[in-house]
Formats: sequence, C-alpha cells, structure tokens
Amino acid sequence: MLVVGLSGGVATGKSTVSSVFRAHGVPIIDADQIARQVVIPGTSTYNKLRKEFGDEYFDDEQGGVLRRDKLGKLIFNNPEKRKALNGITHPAIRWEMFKQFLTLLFTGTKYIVFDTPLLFESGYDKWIGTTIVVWCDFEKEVERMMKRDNIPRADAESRIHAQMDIEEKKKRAKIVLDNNGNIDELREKVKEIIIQMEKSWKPYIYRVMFGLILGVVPYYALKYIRS
Ligand SMILES: Nc1ncnc2c1ncn2[C@@H]1O[C@H](COP(=O)(O)OP(=O)(O)OP(=O)(O)O)[C@@H](O)[C@H]1O
Repeated sequence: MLVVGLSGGVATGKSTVSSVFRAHGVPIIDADQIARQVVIPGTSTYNKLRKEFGDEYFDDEQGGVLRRDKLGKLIFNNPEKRKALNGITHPAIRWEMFKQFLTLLFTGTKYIVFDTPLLFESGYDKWIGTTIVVWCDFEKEVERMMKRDNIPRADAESRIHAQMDIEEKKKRAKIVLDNNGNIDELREKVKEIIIQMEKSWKPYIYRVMFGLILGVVPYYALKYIRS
C-alpha cells in the first residue's frame, strides 16, 4: 500500500483536497479528526488533560467538552504547557493512527492519504512514499482563514507565522499543489493526481515487499527456533 502524506500551510486547502480524495473512494487517515476524537469526554486522554489543566478548560454546560480555543491560547506562548499537552495527546493520536493504518493495510486498499498539518514537523514524511503540499499566496491564506474562522487579520497572520515556513515544506514535498485558483481548479488538479497514482506501480512493489517480509521473517524465525 502506498501512503500519501498530505500537508500544507494553515487554511491553504488541505481539507478541501482531502474531501476530493474521499469522494473518489480513497481512504483518509485524518490527524485533526483523530486529535478531536481522542479528547472526547470519558477517554483516558481526556481524564489526563482535565487533571493537568483543570476544570476551567472544560465546558461542563456542554457535556464537559474541551475548550479548544481557550487551551489553544494558553499554549500559544507557553512552551511548557504546550509540551505537557503534546505529552498527553500525541501518544494517543499516534496509537489511533497506527490502528487505522493497520486496519487499512489488511483491507487491500491500493493507497491511502495521511492528512496531517504537521507532516514535516513530526518527521513522518521520511516514512511516507509520496508527499503532497498544498499552498497558496500569503494574502489568500490570510483572507480564507479570516473568512472561514471569522477572526481578525492579526490572529490569522500569527497562526500562519507559528507554523513551519511554507517554502520549506514545498522544498521537501514530492508534489506541490498550487491552490491560488478557484475550488473547481483545485478539484481538477487533485483528480489528475489520483489518475497518476492509479497508474503507479509503487503499491504493487510495496505489496510484494510486505508479502516477502510476512513470509520470509516467520520462516527464518521458525528455522532459528528449531535449530
Ligand atoms: N481554491 C479555493 N478558492 C476559494 N476558497 C478556497 C479554496 N480552497 C479552499 N478554500 C476555502 O478556504 C478555507 C480553508 O480551506 P481548508 O479548510 O480546506 O484548509 P485547511 O488547509 O484544511 O485548513 P486548516 O489548516 O485550518 O485545517 C475554506 O473555507 C475553504 O472552503
């Protein structure tokens, strides 16, 4: 199975790209969705967060849900608190991603898209067959974020500046997806990528390698145990 990493700047269009893949039946592992899933009230990650950050970060009138905005503001300029948050949430996110990956591995799907804003920051790009970076001009990025999130310009700009430079991500990507046009143009570009991936031999090569590992490793392990 070919794993395609999808990343880019904030509000550059990753979710839009992801939805086109999904509409074409490509399975997606969505890191943002998993990050929300692991902090649902009642999970062990939720309980650890509540203990670490205190009740003020949870909305008990809404079933105790995490106040993401409030926590986001706290960690924005507080590296220690950010470290504590990541220390609690990241292992749970990684574990959930691994479970979803394993499930998809055995369904025989040809390729999957791994949608994560922090693909390069986390270093996962090194383990991934192909990487796509979605980008658009700074001004467009700011405008789209302000409109979508209903936030002032200063907030949008500081969220962009808090991320790894988009030029660095573009340099490290295998496929650079320009989203300066309209949404229809973006959809057409994604369809083109899907056509190219359908033609790719990489998934078959990976399948043969995986099959060999599954067959050869137990064979030698048994041989070693019996000798
Ligand atoms: N080509 C486009 N033309 C106009 N608007 C667009 C285009 N592509 C995306 N948008 C809009 O820009 C906003 C941001 O797009 P999207 O949510 O897909 O970005 P994202 O990279 O997933 O964001 P985040 O980093 O916050 O997860 C959305 O409101 C989306 O509808």
